[in-house]
Amino acid sequence: MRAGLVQLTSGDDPAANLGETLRLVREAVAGGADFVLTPEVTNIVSMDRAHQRAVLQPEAHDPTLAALRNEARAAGIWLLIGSLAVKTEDADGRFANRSFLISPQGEIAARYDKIHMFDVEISESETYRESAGYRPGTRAVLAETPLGRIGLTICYDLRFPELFRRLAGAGAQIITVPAAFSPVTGAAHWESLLRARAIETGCFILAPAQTGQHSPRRATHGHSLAVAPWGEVLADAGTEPGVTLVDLDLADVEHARSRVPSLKHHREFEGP
Ligand SMILES: O=C(O)CNC(=O)[C@H](CS)NC(=O)CCC(=O)C(=O)O
Repeated sequence: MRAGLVQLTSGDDPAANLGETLRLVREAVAGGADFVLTPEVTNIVSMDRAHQRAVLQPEAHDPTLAALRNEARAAGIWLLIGSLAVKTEDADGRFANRSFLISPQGEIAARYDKIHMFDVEISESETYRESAGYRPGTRAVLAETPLGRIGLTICYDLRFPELFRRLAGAGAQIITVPAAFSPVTGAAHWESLLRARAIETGCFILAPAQTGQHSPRRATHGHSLAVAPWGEVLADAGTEPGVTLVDLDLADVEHARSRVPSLKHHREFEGP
């Protein structure tokens, strides 16, 4: 399997972001990818809730979702839309931060709402309160596909190893971590956490990322990463938007797990 990680600098205009996403998805397909992945909030990076409310759509009317479903069908590929910000029917007006796994027939094979909300004060000048805008999901999702069993997570979920452990225990071979990581925490933690999750789960980790300066007050870390089940970094996309191709052999999952069968050594225990 050849995966294509799409790295974007999405801005606040969903139509412009879609244009750039289509261009890079096509580049990945031209490079032979049969599984293409886009980052968290592919359709919009904006800190302005009123603007988001004005331009975002519910899933059923989202133009990015419709166009990318068509694209997956036309190209005959599997496509993870890392996430879209979509309107929900909640009375409080919060959006969902939702990943979509699209089949080569253009069908939605799986959807996953980000469970863990990034409500974090990194410094006085840099704070995030994701739960003010987004409604958290409540369910882990594992998709059975001809490419393999794929577990879906998003960004800050990366810091919750119990989610990854559950996905691996349920049979995941690949775990996706589309992201819009902050520059400060990205430099400190991104690669270490992704490699740790790969090693702990014996899964391939595919992490397509937002990168660069999205607006005067919002930047992201970039460095879309593919990590093998033994922990090696197979590809690092650096900080420019673009496509990174990587070949995966799922036999490496079994090989890593047979060398260190820690998943099989899980034990229940008493204590704090
Ligand atoms: O609000 C949006 O536009 C889309 N959502 C995000 O960008 C989210 C919430 S602000 N970012 C993260 O989860 C970064 C996590 C992170 O950086 C860490 O865990 O250190």
